Amino acid sequence: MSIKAIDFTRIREYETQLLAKAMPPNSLGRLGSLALKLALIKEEPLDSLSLLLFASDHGVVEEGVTHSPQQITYQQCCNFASGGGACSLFASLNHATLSVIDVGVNHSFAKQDAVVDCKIGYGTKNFLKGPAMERELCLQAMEVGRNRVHLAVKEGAQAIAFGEMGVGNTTSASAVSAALTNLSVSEITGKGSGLSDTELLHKVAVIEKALELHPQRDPLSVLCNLGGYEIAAICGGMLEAAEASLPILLDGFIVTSAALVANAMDEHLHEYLIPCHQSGMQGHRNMLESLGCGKPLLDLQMQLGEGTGALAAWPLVRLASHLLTDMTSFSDAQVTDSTKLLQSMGLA
Ligand SMILES: O=C(O)c1ccc[n+]([C@@H]2O[C@H](COP(=O)([O-])O)[C@@H](O)[C@H]2O)c1
Ligand SMILES: Cc1cc2nc[nH]c2cc1C
Repeated sequence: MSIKAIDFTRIREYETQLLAKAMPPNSLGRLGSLALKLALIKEEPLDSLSLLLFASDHGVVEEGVTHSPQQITYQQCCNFASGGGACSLFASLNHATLSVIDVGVNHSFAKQDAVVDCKIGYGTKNFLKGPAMERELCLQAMEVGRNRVHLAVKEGAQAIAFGEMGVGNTTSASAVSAALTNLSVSEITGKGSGLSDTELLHKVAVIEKALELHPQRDPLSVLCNLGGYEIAAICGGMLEAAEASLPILLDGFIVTSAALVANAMDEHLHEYLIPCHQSGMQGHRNMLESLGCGKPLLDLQMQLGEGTGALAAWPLVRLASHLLTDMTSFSDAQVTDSTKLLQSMGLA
């Protein structure tokens, strides 16, 4: 199946509907533009959001590209699933469903951890020593993403957000993004969890070496060679969501790298993305520009991941999605449309 291209000619019809609402033209600014974009994707008010958080470990951590010890990945998964993380708090306050899904964490979770078991592996391989994932396993991770989206939709999700947890995954995300865009590694590599300037230079050198070692540039090879199980699952999930014409709330740096892969697999993917926030992580702006999905809604200097940027923007997305359907027009509300009146008097 492929993604249906959005029919942008319909925007006129929605613009007319928005102009008829009982308010001065364009007075809701970017919220109005968001309403039009959402209507183009799906003409329905959005009330239920499902956040699918995929977790994995990364073999490249042995190159010293992060300060965080690897066990934080599994510890945080348990914390999120038991309601303790920022993502859990934001999801619960927003009445969004959060699923914490293990696709590649280097740990065996117990049943009582409440982490969904979709394990494909115990972390990727160090991509300086070979491909991060075998092709078959990478495809399996993409399929997990697809299946979880399918399930979320069956359970009533009207919009989907993706989150991630994975110590070292900013290195994979930068590598994947550099391989798929014409952006240089240093332009899209940041300090992640607090590297020094010298350590950042080392991280850049590791990624540059990996790009030389893995010269293939087709999206599946890039994903297998340089990506991660969570990035692959998000990529598959995004393709599934867009095929089902669902709006996808785009989170930060790592999730955006998965979107770059998905968009290279199907060029219409980006039409379904709602860029929720500008991550504080160096290079995210360039990645969003390269995707061509417009200006992000928020710029709060957040760089936590976990889907928190998408969850922070969800109330705005929900508001915008109700404008065309639920707000009264000038005629319904019996309010004089001053613009039309002035036009008819030849004054505007
Ligand atoms: O989403 C972002 O913009 C973002 C930016 C920087 C870091 N993170 C989070 O930080 C973790 C990876 O950081 P690092 O430095 O170990 O590569 C991973 O769990 C991500 O969720 C997330
Ligand atoms: C503590 C911690 C929490 C996180 N949440 C997402 N990535 C993270 C990385 C660390 C290190």
